[in-house]
Amino acid sequence: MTPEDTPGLATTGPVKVVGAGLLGASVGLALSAAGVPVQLEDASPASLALARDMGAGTPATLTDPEPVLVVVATPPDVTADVVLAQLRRHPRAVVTDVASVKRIVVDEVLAAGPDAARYVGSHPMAGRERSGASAADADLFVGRPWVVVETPQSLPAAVLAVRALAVDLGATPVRLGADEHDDAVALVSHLPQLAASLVAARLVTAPDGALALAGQGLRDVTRIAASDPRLWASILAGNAAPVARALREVRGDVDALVAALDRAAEDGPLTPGAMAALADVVGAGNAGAARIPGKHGGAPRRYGYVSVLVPDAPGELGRLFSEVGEAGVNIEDLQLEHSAGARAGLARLAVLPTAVGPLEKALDERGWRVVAE
Ligand SMILES: NC(=O)c1ccc[n+]([C@@H]2O[C@H](COP(=O)([O-])OP(=O)(O)OC[C@H]3O[C@@H](n4cnc5c(N)ncnc54)[C@H](O)[C@@H]3O)[C@@H](O)[C@H]2O)c1
Ligand SMILES: O=C(O)C(=O)C[C@]1(C(=O)O)C=C[C@@H](O)C=C1
Repeated sequence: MTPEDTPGLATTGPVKVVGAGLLGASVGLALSAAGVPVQLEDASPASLALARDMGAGTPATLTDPEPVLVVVATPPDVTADVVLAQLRRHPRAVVTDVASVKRIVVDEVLAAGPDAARYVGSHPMAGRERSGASAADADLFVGRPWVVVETPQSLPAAVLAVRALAVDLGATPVRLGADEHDDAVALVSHLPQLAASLVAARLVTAPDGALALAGQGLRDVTRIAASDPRLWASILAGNAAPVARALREVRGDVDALVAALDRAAEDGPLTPGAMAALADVVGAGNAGAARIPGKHGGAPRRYGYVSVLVPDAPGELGRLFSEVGEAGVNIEDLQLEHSAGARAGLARLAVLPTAVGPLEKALDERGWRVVAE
């Protein structure tokens, strides 16, 4: 985002961001790029310096002008305490947090008394499997839902300020209660994280020969297995009951699946009932996945993708990058897939959706082998 892209933000600032990691620095980058002054604070001096160097804002000082809005982007287990400290330190500021769980934070803040009127909880449904400011992105929130959790005490002006922040960063505010939010994310965020972690954990002792066969399916299912264990322990423990409920339901499905597989293993694959039980599980997955917005015909996804075969030779990847540049296309993100023993790798380039067609044509003309997505 640049100031020209974002005329007339409703958020005027100064905005203070406490916790200058992935989320905090992404907020800081987007606001700073739009000309809003951002004050940064972090318990770790190194994380603070990194966020500053990335352009997410300037470290807060005692002589700073009072912030109009404080965004707390610390791990969930410390979030309520940090919110309360910021409410006390800035007696006129609206304070929000972006923690992935809401009930535990809201309850602790409400218990603190009248200051809670200036607090509104929130949770941008945007992130990634890497932590820290070095993974931050000013466009992280563009096109994403941003849950806004007002409490019975929240001032209307405070709710408006948090909704405005979400809109200013390109997100869509979604009003939910704390419990509704926690139940929903148990299913759409916390369960997927555990599924990825559980599948990836099976690979720890897998033979090298098996791992060499890994294809895109395994990579798709395990991307978020790279997430930060400390952060996720705090998220999962903070939403324990809804996550346990969701996992129990999965356990029921897994038990039925194992029973069908045991029957097929003992009595042969065509034993009565086994085939239907297995197909039902995959079919139910088809039906569930088809309901994910953006995946199968819902809202547009953020980037389009162009996959290109890259010969396994020195300089080839560099040549690809410079020819993409010559075609006038910016690479927004990149995945490289390389199978052991293969003489070519697959580069999956994330680009703006409008650039996909022209880039495929330009690369094709230059002799690259473009692979259908
Ligand atoms: N990672 C995601 O995909 C994602 C997405 C949406 C929301 N969230 C939520 O955003 C929050 C931040 O997550 P993140 O991914 O940016 O984590 P992160 O580890 O990248 O950043 C957290 C930062 O908070 C700092 N910090 C920790 N305790 C502090 C304290 N007491 N005072 C000041 N600073 C402190 C850390 O030093 C670190 O720099 C979490 O509550 C998380 O649940 C994360
Ligand atoms: O895309 C990812 O890497 C994420 O996991 C982001 C994700 C999610 O589950 O959607 C993870 C946790 C957050 O609280 C919000 C967003």
